[in-house]
Amino acid sequence: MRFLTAGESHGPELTAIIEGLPAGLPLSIDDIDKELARRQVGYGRGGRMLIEKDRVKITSGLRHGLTLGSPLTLVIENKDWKNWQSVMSQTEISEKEKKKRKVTRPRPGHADLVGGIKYGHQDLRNVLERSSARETAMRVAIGAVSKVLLQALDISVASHVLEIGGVRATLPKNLAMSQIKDQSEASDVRCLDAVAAIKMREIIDLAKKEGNTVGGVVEVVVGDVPVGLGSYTHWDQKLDGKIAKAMMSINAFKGVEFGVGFDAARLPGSEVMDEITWSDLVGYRRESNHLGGFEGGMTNGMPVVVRGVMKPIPTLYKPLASVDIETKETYKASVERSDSCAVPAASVIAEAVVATEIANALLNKFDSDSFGRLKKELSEYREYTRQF
Ligand SMILES: Cc1cc2nc3c(=O)[nH]c(=O)nc-3n(C[C@H](O)[C@H](O)[C@H](O)COP(=O)(O)O)c2cc1C
Ligand SMILES: C=C(O[C@@H]1CC(C(=O)O)=C[C@@H](OP(=O)(O)O)[C@H]1O)C(=O)O
Repeated sequence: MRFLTAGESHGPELTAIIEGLPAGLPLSIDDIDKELARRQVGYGRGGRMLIEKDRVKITSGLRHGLTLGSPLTLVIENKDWKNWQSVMSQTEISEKEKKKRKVTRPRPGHADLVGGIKYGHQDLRNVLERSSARETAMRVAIGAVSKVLLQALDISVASHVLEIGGVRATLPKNLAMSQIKDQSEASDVRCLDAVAAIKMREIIDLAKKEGNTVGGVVEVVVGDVPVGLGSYTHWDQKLDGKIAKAMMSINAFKGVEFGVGFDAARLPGSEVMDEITWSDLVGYRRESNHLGGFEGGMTNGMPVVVRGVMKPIPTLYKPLASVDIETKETYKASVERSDSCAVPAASVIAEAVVATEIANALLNKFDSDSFGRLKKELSEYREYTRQF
């Protein structure tokens, strides 16, 4: 399975084409819309989310509720486009108008300056429109299709927020998948620790009041993953590597870790490796999951546990210094609207990109033409691994 996404933040719409989905997978627009809605809610977002009401339109690859095996095309309208039609006009506009609308002041922490230098854009809007995290709406739509596939194969995906602005959740070990799902959904910061959630909201409010922004840490957990997705045989087949890349591709993500992650540097080996046990009923298993479900770039049958750190939103109401690319004068940026924290939304996006990589690994390993055959092959393979 592969996909492309296209679309500018304030253009008419976002588009994606997914190629390589199996035929016969039951899929509905509601499956995707409910994931899009999850990405839109979350404490700390700015004015744009009040304008957008993300809904998907499927224009190819689906018939009578089943995928056809042909490319699936997804479209999400940008409601805000109507307010930007002249700014985003595809046809030539007068020099006077162009000058008036030109963005020449790069925002620190954004793609603006480097993108302008790299592509030779004197109007930095030509960079910021595509570098915007608006694109992540489509990544969630693709993740929603992937989640439908995973769910139909009894693989579940959930996510939650571990930390915002230095406030950390204190959580019991070995949380059940259903707990993560239910409790994160019930919280507008997607945090399972109700006390920390209150402090997180306070820290977001404080940052907002001070014209500042905050980042945080999100965690994705995938349960009932079969053994042996990905491969140790070649560097680019390692599934943890593919997931790390997907996580790092989310706007503002600065780091990724699996299982104990960076703590592995400080812990003795006996607290990092997961001892192997065997029983007649389940076959091989681990009593712990310090390695987050991966050995040798392959899933080992334990839940995949991956975390990503998001930097604070770069656009601040308390302006940062930058340089106008036309006049070379120093200025302090003025901001019209921005999110002050998008960590809860990022947790939903992280869930989507991880689901996409796991779905892709399954499609690489098993029959990817027909969903029925894929399901049968996976079931036989699960039995094989149990009996190994
Ligand atoms: C869901 C989400 C919403 C975001 N909202 C904003 C925003 O409102 N303002 C902003 O300056 N950056 C926002 N960002 C972050 C920028 O898109 C990102 O920092 C920028 O494109 C530069 O990319 P980099 O941080 O990956 O280097 C958001 C990111 C995500 C994931
Ligand atoms: C549109 C989305 O996020 C946007 C991501 C974003 C950025 O610079 O990344 C800036 C903001 O957009 P605007 O500049 O139009 O206010 C966010 O609202 C979205 O998540 O759907």
